[in-house]
Amino acid sequence: MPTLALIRHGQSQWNLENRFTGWWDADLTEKGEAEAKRAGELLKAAGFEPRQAFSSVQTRAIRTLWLSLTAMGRVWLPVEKHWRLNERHYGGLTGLDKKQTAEKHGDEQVHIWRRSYDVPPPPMEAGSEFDLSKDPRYDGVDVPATESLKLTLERVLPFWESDIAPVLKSGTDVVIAAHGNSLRALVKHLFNVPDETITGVEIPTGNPLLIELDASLKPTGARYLDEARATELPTLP
Ligand SMILES: O=C(O)[C@H](O)COP(=O)(O)O
Repeated sequence: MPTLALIRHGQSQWNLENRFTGWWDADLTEKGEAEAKRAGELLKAAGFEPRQAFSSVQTRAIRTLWLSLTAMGRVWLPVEKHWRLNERHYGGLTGLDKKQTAEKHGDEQVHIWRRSYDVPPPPMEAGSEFDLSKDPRYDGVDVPATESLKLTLERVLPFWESDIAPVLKSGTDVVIAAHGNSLRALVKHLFNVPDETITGVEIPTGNPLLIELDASLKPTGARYLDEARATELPTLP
């Protein structure tokens, strides 16, 4: 039966600065690089031997994957990068300080923007310095102006179905390096988490989540490899 490892990228510069990041291409900090390396060491120690890797097209996830694979001695793995694994687009909040935004709009509103299932943050304004629609990596992509977790799941799923699920169904173990919210979306789908409770699911940076799947890709077991930094997992479906 296949095993899937999900790795949220290590700490980014904007995680450190507590800024809404989304599609902005913040790089890893030194701490983030160390987390990524440690993720690979933990996966190796767990005896995990993936044959295929996936990441978003964002630098922090790509470098997390690379540093983890280096630690695992598996930089030779085939890697597929796709924008559909990108972080949820944070719209008009991109670049803002999370604490200052809570002081301005209230904790409750900011919690809704950050954790509700279907309320997107306000859209990014045209001409914003954080607009990435002209970035060459998004040629031919309709870059969103904002995304809720629901919209994120709706664009992650087609890629899961077309490119990742068939690999797992062939019995191949897979590692995915992506982001807090694109991975929350995937966890919601895999564990069949109700809309109301996905708000409570948090994915720590650089802590590999190892998920055992059955032949129909239903999780039969799941654990974080760094137990000291584990968060609560949804119940098995
Ligand atoms: O995009 C971001 O700012 C972070 O990667 C995730 O942010 P969140 O914790 O507000 O979902």
